[in-house]
Parts: sequence; C-alpha cells; structure tokens
Amino acid sequence: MSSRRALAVTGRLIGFDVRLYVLQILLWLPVHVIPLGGGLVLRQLFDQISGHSPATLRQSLWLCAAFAGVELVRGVVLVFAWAYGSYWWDAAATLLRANVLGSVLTARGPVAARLPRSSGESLARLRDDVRELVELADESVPLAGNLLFGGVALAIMVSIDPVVTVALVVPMLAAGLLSRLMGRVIGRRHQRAAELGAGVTAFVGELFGGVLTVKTAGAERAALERLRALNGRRRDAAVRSRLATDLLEAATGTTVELGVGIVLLLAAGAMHRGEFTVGDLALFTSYVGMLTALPRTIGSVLYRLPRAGVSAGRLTELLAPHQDAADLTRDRTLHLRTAPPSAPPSAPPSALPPSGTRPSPPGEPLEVLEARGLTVRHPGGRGVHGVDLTLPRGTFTVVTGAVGAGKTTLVRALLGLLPLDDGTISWNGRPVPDPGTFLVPGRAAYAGQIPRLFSETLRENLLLGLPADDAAVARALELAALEDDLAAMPDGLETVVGPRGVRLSGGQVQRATAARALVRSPGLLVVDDVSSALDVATENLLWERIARHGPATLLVVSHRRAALERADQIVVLDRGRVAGRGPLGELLRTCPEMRRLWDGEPIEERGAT
Ligand SMILES: Nc1ncnc2c1ncn2[C@@H]1O[C@H](COP(=O)(O)OP(=O)(O)OP(=O)(O)O)[C@@H](O)[C@H]1O
Repeated sequence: MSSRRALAVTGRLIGFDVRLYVLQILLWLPVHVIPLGGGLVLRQLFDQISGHSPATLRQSLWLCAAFAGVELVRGVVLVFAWAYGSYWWDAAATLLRANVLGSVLTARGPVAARLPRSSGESLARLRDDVRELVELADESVPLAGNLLFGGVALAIMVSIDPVVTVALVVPMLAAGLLSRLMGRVIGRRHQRAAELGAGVTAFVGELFGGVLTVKTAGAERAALERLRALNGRRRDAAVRSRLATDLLEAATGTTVELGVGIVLLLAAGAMHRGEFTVGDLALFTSYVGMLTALPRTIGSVLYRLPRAGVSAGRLTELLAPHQDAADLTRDRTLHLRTAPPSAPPSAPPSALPPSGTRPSPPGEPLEVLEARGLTVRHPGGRGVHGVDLTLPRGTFTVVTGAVGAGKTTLVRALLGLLPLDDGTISWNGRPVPDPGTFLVPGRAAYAGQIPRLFSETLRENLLLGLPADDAAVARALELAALEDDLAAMPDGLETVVGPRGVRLSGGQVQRATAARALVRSPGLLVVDDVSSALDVATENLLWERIARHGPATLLVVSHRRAALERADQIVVLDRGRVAGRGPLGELLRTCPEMRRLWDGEPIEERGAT
C-alpha cells in the first residue's frame, strides 16, 4: 500500500516538469550506453592483438584511439550530467517542500492541530522525507540507463555465449528477489529511525528555544541526559536501518560477484575449447562491471520504495485534512533561477472574496454570533461540552473559569481553530459551516494566549502582509495602549522586535499582539488572556479604549477584575461546562464558581467530569 503510494507520488514528481526530467535522462543515458560501444571496440582490438582477427598495426592503433575517444566522450558527458542533472532534483524537492509549506501556511482552521508536536519535527520531515521521495524518483534515471545497457549488453553476450550469459543473469535475479523480500523489513526499520531522528531534532529545537529556562532551572545535566537517551535510541534505530540496507546491498553485490567468478570459470573452459576468444573475454569483463549496477539499482529501487511510502505518508500528514498525497506534487510555479515576484498584499478586510459556501456577504456586519452545543473532546476527555454562547453586536463578553476550565478551547473552537466534535455556529442567524474560513479578519480577529512576534519591524509585525497604512497602525497602537512604549523605542515603528530584535516586555508583546488584531478592523475581536502581564492601570486603559473606540463586539478570556467588571455578560466555565452566565453582580449572587474566582481563591486545575 505504502509502496503504491510512493510510486504514485514519484510518478507525478517525474511528470511535473517533463522538460527537466528529459534533460536529465538525455544527459545520463549516454553515460550508460557509451560503454556498449567501448566493449565492442575492446573485443575487436583484443581479437586483433591475439591474432583471432588478423589486422595491421595501423588498424589496431586506430582501434586504440577509437576506444580512448569513446571513453573521453563519456567523461565529458559525465561532467555535463553532474553539472546539469541536479536541476531536476532541486526542482522536484522544491515542489514537494513548496506544496507542503503552502498547505501548512495557508490552510486555516483545525489543520494547525495536525502539525507534529514541534516545529523541529516538521522541519525534519521537510528535509529527510522530501529527500527520500526525490531520491526514489531520481533512481529511475540510472534504472532506465542500466536497463538499456543491460538489455543490449545481454543480447550481445547471449549471441556470443548463452551459457556464460545465463550464469551471470541467475545470481542477478536472485539478488532482485532478495531485495523484494527484505523491502518490508527495511521500510519498518526506516520508519522507526525517521521517527526517532525527528524526535531528536525536535528536542534540540526545544532546547534552543528554552535555553534560559534550562539554565535558570539548573537543568543542564538533565537536559543533556535526555538528549543522550533520545540520541542513543535514534542511533540504535539508525544503525539497524542502515544495517538492513547495507546487508541487502552487500548480499546483492556478493551474489553478483559470485556470478562474475562463475563466468570466468566457464569462459576459461570455453576458451580452452576455442569457443570463446580473448576479445569475447575482454567484452564480457568490460560489461560485467556495468551489469552489476543493474541488480544494485533494482535492489535500491526496491528497498527505497517502502521507505518512500513512509515518507509520503509523513508529508501527507502535514497537509490540510481535505488534501491527500496527490497534493504533494500539485503543479505550482517554481522560481529556481530567478527571484520570485513580490507577494501580492493580503486582501484588505473589506475585500474578502465572496464564496458560495459563505452564508453571509463579506461586508455584512455582525449583528449576532451564536454557538449552540459546542463540544470539543481532547484526548483524555478534557475540552468543552455542550456550551452555548450568544454574542450580540456591541457587547463585551468575558469567558472566565479556573485554570484548565476550557476557556481557550472554547474560543478556539468558535473560531474554527480546533475541530468541533459537536455543535453549530451561526452568524446573523445563518449557519457557518466552516468557521475556520469564515471567522477571519474582516469579520473576526484573534489575539491568542501565547503572543508571538517575528524578528521583523514592529510595523511589519502588526501588518503581517496587509497594505501599509500608517494611520491604521497608529490607531491600533493607541487602542492597545502602546503609544508611550512606541515613543521610547529606538526606531519607533521601524524597531526590529521579536527573538532577534529588541526584547519587549511580556506586557508589551501582549499589547502588540492585540494591536495586530485591532489593525485588521474586525467586527468581532477575540482576545485570550491578553492582559495577564499588564498592571491594573494599563489594563483598565486598554479595555477603556477598546470598548470605546475599538471593534463593536468583544469576546475576552480573562479572570481579571478589570475585564469582569466591564463585561455585559460573563460566561463561567467549570470543567468544560457552563457553570453560570450573566452580568457580574448577578453571578456573584447566584454562581458559587464565580464567587470563588472573584474572591481570588487559588485557581487550580480540576479533574474532568
Ligand atoms: N490538545 C490537547 N490535548 C489534550 N488535552 C488538552 C489539549 N488542549 C487542552 N487540553 C486540556 O483541556 C483542558 C482545557 O484546556 P484550555 O486550554 O481550554 O483551558 P483554559 O481554561 O484556557 O486554561 P488556562 O486558564 O490555563 O489557559 C485542560 O485540562 C487542558 O489540559
């Protein structure tokens, strides 16, 4: 099954740029075919020298020159093949990577939940699994060359001595059979080695990201021990995988070399009887070396097949749910030798393209967003269960609850960033079948719980592809209560922030993330715990400004008094279920969970129901 998938992917990979592939074939085929001529020239030459075909010295010298010429031409072709043959390899690898990255970066909604545990592992897949697939497809070129050489060479050899030829072919067939038998074992071992290798890459990535945490926790030794343990398992798996592959290669090589020995023995007898000339032996020995490449290449294709199948599966996992392995090789324009055109600016919020699946026109302002029976079950049973939510236009709604109550899960499910197990969402009374593509900037913007800034200027961090609009940026910064912080930055909006730029404080990063959402002028602004690193005065200022001049409708995850006091309605979550809803005063009278949270009792995670 996985081999069939690998064949399908590599077949399409070969076909996506036929011109480059044919160029590669045209460059490499002569390298394989020219030795056929070389063998024939050698046969003639040795027959002349040994007296089997009498000739003048001049004729023999001409043959020597012809042989040297053939080898020279082959050498020159080889240089060109090495120099230009790699274009196809690069193009094929780029196509795979571009399709996977394109899907990861542009697919919205629950696809985010399908990415592997860490970015390191995704990168490992983009490197190793892409290489596996391209190498399998690339192997088709030597395979074609070796098959062509083998077919013609065997025909010539059979016409000279069928018995000796058969003695050579039988071990080759045995080698091919062995490769087929070992293919599955190699596939399994390769998968294990790939998984463990990706795990090490992922851990190293996490270590780099958390150097400070490791140091401040004094956990250097433990981190190294863990790395050593992970690496040890990876090494063992890699050695097992490599051992299986090398054993197969050695077995194929040895079987073939045995065949060569048999040929020499048989040829000696035939020569003794005068049925086999010195020229024939020269031809056989010059062909044998190249012929051994045939079973090796077939073996290599056979053991690569299951490995590539595994790789195709791992790359397909990175794609959006509606995509399959065929999308890995979807045709797209690649810019390998010229600079790519600059990216078109993202669609401004009001210009979202209409779509048949969208129930409301893009410009239709939010009147009421309703969710009924929202249910998301995380592995282990946590999540949210049957939550109803109504967000009328112009209201400030706060979702609150203890740690792990399901607040983030609820807002992410509402925005289509997590797949729903149950429930419906409607916008102005009309159903929203795919919130991940509907509740996007223009209608809704989200400032997530873990703020992220890229190593770009502050302006680029806020716009993230939107057309430059300084007035909108300034307004968003003011709404997010960031204007004083901006004034203190060395280069203002041009200050490079993020991991490789000026380090902003936790509160600044949170407000910059809020400003990024605000600059998208959403009808609905969803913010998740964005004020957790703010002092009370700044938080009050933030809510004051957003409520007065910001988006009409707000959905805020918070357990802070500044937000709770301002809310038109509060939804209290307890272990994934609604424990109360209403204005603060009413909830403090009627909802024990709200009282507990308000009184600042220790907010701790409770078990799932
Ligand atoms: N991907 C996941 N897989 C398994 N369990 C998860 C996953 N995401 C969240 N959970 C669990 O679901 C519960 C709700 O998580 P959620 O992040 O929604 O809580 P929260 O109320 O936002 O918490 P906090 O106040 O700490 O942000 C928690 O117990 C959490 O451990």
